[in-house]
Amino acid sequence: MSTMKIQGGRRLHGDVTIGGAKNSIVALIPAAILSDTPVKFDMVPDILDVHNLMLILKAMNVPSAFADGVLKLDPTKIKSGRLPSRAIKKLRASYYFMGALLGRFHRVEINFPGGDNIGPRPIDQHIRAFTALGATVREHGDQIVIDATDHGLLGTEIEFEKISVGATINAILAATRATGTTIIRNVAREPEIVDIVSFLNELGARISGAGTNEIRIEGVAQLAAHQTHMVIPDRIEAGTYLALAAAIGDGVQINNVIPQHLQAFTDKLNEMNVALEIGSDSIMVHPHRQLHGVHIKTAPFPNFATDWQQPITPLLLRAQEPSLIEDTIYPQRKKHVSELQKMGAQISITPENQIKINPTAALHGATVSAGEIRAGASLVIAGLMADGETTITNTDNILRGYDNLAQKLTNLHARVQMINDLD
Ligand SMILES: CC(=O)N[C@H]1[C@@H](OP(=O)(O)OP(=O)(O)OC[C@H]2O[C@@H](n3ccc(=O)[nH]c3=O)[C@H](O)[C@@H]2O)O[C@H](CO)[C@@H](O)[C@@H]1O
Ligand SMILES: C=C(OP(=O)(O)O)C(=O)O
Repeated sequence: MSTMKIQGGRRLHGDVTIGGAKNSIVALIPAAILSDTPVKFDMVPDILDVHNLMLILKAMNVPSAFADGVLKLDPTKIKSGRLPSRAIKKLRASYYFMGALLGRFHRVEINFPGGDNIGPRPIDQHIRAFTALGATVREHGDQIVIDATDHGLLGTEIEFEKISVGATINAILAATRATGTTIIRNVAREPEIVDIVSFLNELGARISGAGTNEIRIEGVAQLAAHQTHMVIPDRIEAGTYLALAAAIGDGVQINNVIPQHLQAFTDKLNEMNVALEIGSDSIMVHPHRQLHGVHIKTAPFPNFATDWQQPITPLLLRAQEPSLIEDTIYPQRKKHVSELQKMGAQISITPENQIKINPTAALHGATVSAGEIRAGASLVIAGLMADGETTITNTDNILRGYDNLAQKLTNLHARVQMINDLD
């Protein structure tokens, strides 16, 4: 586990370029094993989730190489076999190998995934989709066996009871090479889902409706890559730097963004009175003005993402009035609250289970722990705002999804240092 040390209280300025989206690439890599040819991705973020997925690929006899944002992988000699449980447990998205291996081999035996500790994260909707496509699902302790070897996967109609990013993608992965047509209703509409579907269609899949609440998949027998797929920019990383820039920036330009993907976030910043200049693929954040408190309610795309609620929290401390956050996706996602309190933040949880953020004149450095990725991002911003030194432990949780974090902050003239502890 690594540790980050931050000397706070310095105003930041300059440019930052956003990397490829974590929540796209972590699904694109498993999706790539559906291809009968080698696959190449560009704009791949250098994050721990990618490195752990590469370890899982290796165990399947899928060699991969990653340099300068380009990831190449070759699934032509893929073997189904035992997957490394340690790597599987390091990230949530290892569950996409369920849909992908089921699509490729009609059978998968895998551990339950890991990922952020943000409250209960059931996978009943994923299982519902696999079962509807004709698989049987059995659980043995921490192992799940999904099997459709008797009759293969057959196109069907699925209606999710709950909107789920992961279940939508897993259903698509399983149905892409199934026999016949699958229609999936009440699906998630996140931009990362559109990215996965674009990639699969580039391979020859026949999927329509991504970005709406109904997806239609005509199963195909084979898939082959003919071009490099560019990963979309990470809207959550972009939101994190927007919040940081609004809180302590003296003019920060954020490059490589799709402003449409950020609209729920920039709408909130506008409501707060943050001065933004939104270009076609960049956003300039002008220096700090008097900010207003806001009420934020997280919900599926196109609404305010749950993954943004913790990164925006330190900025809300700067507002003149109290703010409230209600997370309808992960109501227990509050690992940052106790840590921010250690830094002097006037933040609490209301009896209605909302997070109340009161105006806080100053934060001070402290030793705090990154309980999960976005709680950690929130602490990085708070540490940069605080007077004195902040030590953030467990920063591997942050590095799961933030590309070149220390370098990007240093380029903005922050004083940060990553210390790699030997575990
Ligand atoms: C790798 C990845 O893309 N992770 C993202 C994905 O996680 P993930 O795909 O795990 O999240 P979901 O969209 O599935 O979860 C949304 C809600 O549905 C519930 N649920 C989900 C599946 C299921 O079978 N049953 C069920 O009840 C969850 O507990 C949660 O309350 O979307 C979340 C919500 O935008 C983000 O916070 C994560 O960053
Ligand atoms: C919750 C998140 O990630 P994961 O689903 O990969 O745990 C996140 O990216 O905020």
